[in-house]
Formats: sequence, structure tokens, C-alpha cells
Amino acid sequence: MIEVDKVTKQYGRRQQKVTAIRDVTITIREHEIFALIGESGSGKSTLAAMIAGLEQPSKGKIVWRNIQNEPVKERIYPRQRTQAQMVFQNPDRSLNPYWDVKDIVAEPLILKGVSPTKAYHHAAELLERVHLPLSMLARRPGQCSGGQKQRIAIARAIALAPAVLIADEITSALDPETEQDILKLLVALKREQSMAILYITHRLETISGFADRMAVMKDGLIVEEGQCEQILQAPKTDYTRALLKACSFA
Ligand SMILES: Nc1ncnc2c1ncn2[C@@H]1O[C@H](COP(=O)(O)OP(=O)(O)OP(=O)(O)O)[C@@H](O)[C@H]1O
Repeated sequence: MIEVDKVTKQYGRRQQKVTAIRDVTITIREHEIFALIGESGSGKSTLAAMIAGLEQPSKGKIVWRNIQNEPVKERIYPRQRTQAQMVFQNPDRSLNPYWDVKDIVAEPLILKGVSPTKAYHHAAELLERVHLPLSMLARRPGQCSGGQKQRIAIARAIALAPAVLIADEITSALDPETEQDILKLLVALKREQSMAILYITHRLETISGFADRMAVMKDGLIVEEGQCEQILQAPKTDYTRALLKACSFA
């Protein structure tokens, strides 16, 4: 569905040039959970931003269902901005603290031209889909727990039925039990919404039994890619072995 083809991303100019992604080629298939693993600074978020159309590759291309990634500036609603939705580690930075949950979840629908009545009705359905009580619609983010805020961010992200949900370290700040609940929710949503999920994490222990396929990144390069369980059981590179060794389950 999404083909990242020999993509390089550089930031800055001349002496200050940083190469965040080097010649990366991966494919994300329809309806799969694809985990992107790697330590801090390995380039995971940069790759995600390019897939979402928020950044453009310096070299190479990203092809969406055979349609090439278009520069964001050229359209008000570029294809990737609705087909790919992102959820980040810190929901406090993406949820407006002065808005009720119903306005937060309904906003993408209203911006797309859905009438407020229909949008609020759909917001209630979305809240049910992420297993939150309807009483939460009238709350503000500050009155919700960290796990509830991530569910609200997920509800808003799936409002426009994206083809891919990009989850960037979304469980890193949660306790292990809440983290497991969110992972179960993502598996259910993948099925119900027929969408792919790009799940970014530096914590390998979260992906066993959850992700279908995975890629391991180091210094902007993909060092290993394949079926998740296969890599976890028989990693081919020293780097992946070291990541596994550092995990609690290894
Ligand atoms: N806007 C930017 N300008 C300059 N350099 C950047 C920019 N964004 C990222 N980088 C650099 O690109 C490299 C990859 O960063 P990126 O955020 O993609 O890594 P990451 O694997 O997502 O890390 P983390 O897990 O800490 O978020 C890093 O060296 C980072 O400093």
C-alpha cells in the first residue's frame, strides 16, 4: 500500500547537514501492523513524518497505492494528510486543553465539511469505539488520565477513516497495564477500521504478539526487516540482538 523507495532525508545546509534517513526502502501493506524499532535518533519519526506527507524526502520517493507523495504545500488537503493520521507520545501537546472532548474528536470532521450535528453524533460513536464512556464527551483533557487522553487522540485520528494510523511512541509514557490495553485496542481497530498501523517504538518488548511485520532502524538505515516473530526469535544482526538483550523478556 505504501512504498518507501530509496528515501534519504537531510536536514540543514552545508556544514550543518544532518542525514536523518539514508536510502530506506520498506513496504507497508494493507491492514497490517508494521512496527518500526530503533533507539532514539535512529530516524523513526522522520520516516513517519514523510509517510504522513508532513516532510518531503531529499531523495527517493514515497508511493501511496501507486500514487506518488505530493508536496504538502501544493494542496490544502493533500492525500496523505487524510489517509495517514498520526498519534504522538504526549497527548497534552496535541489535545487542546480548553476544548471539550466532543469538540476535539469532532474537529477533523467539521473541518472536512461535515455538519456539526452529524460530527458530534459521530464523535460519540468514535468514543465508544475506543472504549471510553460517553460521559467523557463533556470533559476537558485535563480531567482525563494519560491512557484516556491517548484513547481520545486515537478517536480523533480515526475520525476520517485513515488508511494508515501512525502511532509514534504512544504508549511510552503509560504504565504496563494501560499500555497493554492500548495495544489490544489498536489490534481491534485494525480489524474494525480495515486500516494499517505503523507502530513506532524504541521498546521491543511491546511488539511480540502484536505487530505483524517489523523493521529495525539504526543511524537512519534499516538494518533488518521481516516477519515480527521471526526476527524476535532469530535476529540476523548484532544490533537487533543487542536490542533484544536489553529487553525485559529476552
Ligand atoms: N527538523 C530537524 N532538523 C534537524 N535535524 C533533525 C530534525 N528532525 C530530526 N533531526 C535529526 O534527525 C535524526 C533522526 O531523528 P528522529 O527524530 O527521526 O529520530 P527518532 O528515531 O524518531 O528518535 P526519538 O525516538 O528520540 O524520537 C536525529 O539525529 C535528529 O537530531
